[in-house]
Amino acid sequence: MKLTILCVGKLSLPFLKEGRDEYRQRLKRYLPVDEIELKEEKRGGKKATADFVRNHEAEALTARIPAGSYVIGLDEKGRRLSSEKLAANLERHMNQGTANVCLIIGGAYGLTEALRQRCDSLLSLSDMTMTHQMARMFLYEQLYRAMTIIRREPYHNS
Ligand SMILES: C[S@@+](CC[C@H](N)C(=O)[O-])C[C@H]1O[C@@H](n2cnc3c(N)ncnc32)[C@H](O)[C@@H]1O
Repeated sequence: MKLTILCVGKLSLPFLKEGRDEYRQRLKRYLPVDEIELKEEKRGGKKATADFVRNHEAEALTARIPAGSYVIGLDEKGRRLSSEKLAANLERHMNQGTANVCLIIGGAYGLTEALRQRCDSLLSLSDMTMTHQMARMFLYEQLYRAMTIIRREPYHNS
């Protein structure tokens, strides 16, 4: 199985980029990881309301979902899972032969309702709102943690 992290915007904050790089490298020891970063829609022009930006980014994200993926949208109103449950879900996909799990992180204005509907499930990392850059780093750490749980390695000490 492969993972695709599909997201909007670059990691501009060095401490988050460093964290992402660290956990992405660790995660890649277990399975292939592809990261697709789309350009952030600018809010400069008259037409560029929050809805305009959200809709454009959602269309661009939807177009880049790899065919045949199981799609998980990252959304603060999504389902809260323990790390063990996330690991169990990923393990089930690995055992079922799912070719790709695509995890989508929205831009500054989040996902549209249409994109939420397109997702097979919605995952919340917390009830609190994070920046998309923070959500990306936290997601990588949780995916890495999930792999160590699946392999019964000592990183997840519980
Ligand atoms: C700044 S947030 C968008 C907030 C926006 N008001 C909304 O309603 O989604 C940018 C992106 O980061 C991710 N994100 C932020 N906080 C999250 C959380 N607690 N759980 C899961 N994803 C989160 C989501 O993918 C979200 O689309």
